[in-house]
Amino acid sequence: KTRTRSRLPPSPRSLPVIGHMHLLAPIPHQALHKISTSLGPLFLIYIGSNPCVVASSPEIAQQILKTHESSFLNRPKMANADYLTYGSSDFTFAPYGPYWKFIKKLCMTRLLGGPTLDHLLPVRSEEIGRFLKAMFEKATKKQAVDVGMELMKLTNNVISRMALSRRCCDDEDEADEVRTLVKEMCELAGKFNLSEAIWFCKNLDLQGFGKRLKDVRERYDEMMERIIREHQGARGKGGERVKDLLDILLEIYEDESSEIRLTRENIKAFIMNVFGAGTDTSSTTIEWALSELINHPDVMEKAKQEIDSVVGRSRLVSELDVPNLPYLQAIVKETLRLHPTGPLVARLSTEDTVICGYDVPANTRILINVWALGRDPTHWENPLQFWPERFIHGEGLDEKGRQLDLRGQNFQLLPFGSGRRTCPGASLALHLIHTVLGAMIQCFDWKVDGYVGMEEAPGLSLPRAHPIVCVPVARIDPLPVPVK
Ligand code: HEM
Repeated sequence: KTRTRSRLPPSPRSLPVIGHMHLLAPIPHQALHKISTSLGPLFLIYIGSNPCVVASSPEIAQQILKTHESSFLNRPKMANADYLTYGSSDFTFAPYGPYWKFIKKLCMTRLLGGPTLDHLLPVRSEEIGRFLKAMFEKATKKQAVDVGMELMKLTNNVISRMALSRRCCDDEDEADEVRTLVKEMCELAGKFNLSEAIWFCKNLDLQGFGKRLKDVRERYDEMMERIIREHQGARGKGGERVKDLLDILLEIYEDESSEIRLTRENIKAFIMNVFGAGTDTSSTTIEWALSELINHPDVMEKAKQEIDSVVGRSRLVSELDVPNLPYLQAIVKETLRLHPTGPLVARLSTEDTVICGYDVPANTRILINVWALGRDPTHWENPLQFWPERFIHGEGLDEKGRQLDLRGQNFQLLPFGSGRRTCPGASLALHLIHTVLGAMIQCFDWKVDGYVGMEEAPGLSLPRAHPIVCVPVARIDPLPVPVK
């Protein structure tokens, strides 16, 4: 017994019943990083009665996500998310198996793959045009804007139009209903449910989630059923409408020869994933990038010069320009290194595994602290400094002199996770982040008095503690951009 115990990863002193829950406040990835500085890069905590192994170095992340990948392909069950996603009928929480493989293939080939992203490019360009136009109006009236709020509206509109052909704008009641409902659901899904952490409370609803979950899922279900019926009706009539993600899902749903028949619950849960995983993550990344640029005027100036010389001032930067803008790419990589908007990647072990000499039993929760990997001093020089040049002539280049890629090959830089369960929305997110940030740099000067605070607030997608509120000053007029 003693020998078995001694092979478990080290663990801090715990409290009865709650285990190490008290150590995770206020911001879990920061608290876990602090523990790793004394216990080392692999340690074990108990979230109530649930064991959870935390990995905080690129080498250990590689062991888990690559060397022993097949033992860590599931996600831990979270009671609230499980209820909201119709019993994990979605993509994010689906257990690794035939259904997950089917939807992953669909994602890569049809739903979030290159051809669909190309087909929906005009939708993204139009929404970026609207956003810039709104910023230009603020600039003309010398009005201050809360940049984060505006970016959030933009990404919500992009995702909502790509998924459902609806905008999430304040003046369209139903579209706003989508945004409000999904926001409410994501907040509830991310809430920590004490009943599942403390084994003897598992049948109690300690925080009163039950009624709220039932109510919000019912409202979401009604709304989605209405939107599905409308889509089915519109498809029957033919016409000019651009095919959105729901149309593609309905085609597969109706395809009798499909290798797996999608259910309506699968469709509704997938749409929920796209909103939940795809909106705040992208807008918050752009917000972090802008705040770093405001605090580093030399970097902002270099970015402007690059865009002015490659794109000029007579047209807007577009997705197609990004391969020719290496400094802009370096800024986005440096932002995601320091501010990964999915700071903790959660997995569940499905079999007993040995990682770096320590036993990780089956059914252990795993957290990869992506936030800590990006700050590892053995891989990054002056890790806390925002310095995009490291991707131009520093340790951010690979042995062939290319910028390190963000798609999970380099374990010191894992903003989208790695391996089979890596983020399927990375291409969409990167298109959006580069183009929106590029256009914001090209079209406006963003000045604040003094320094922008860089503290994080608690929340799933690394929210900023301080909003960026400033008056944009126009450099070029984005108005010629066609906006319907
Ligand atoms: C900056 C933006 C984004 C970041 C930082 C991000 C990050 C992540 C991370 C870290 C994971 C876990 C990967 C792993 O376990 O290895 C993930 C999974 C996922 N992401 Fe993203 N993501 C972003 C944007 C998006 C977008 C735009 C979408 C969809 C439109 C999306 C959909 C998903 C889904 C469905 C999963 C679950 C995949 C699975 O379980 O197999 N994400 N994302």
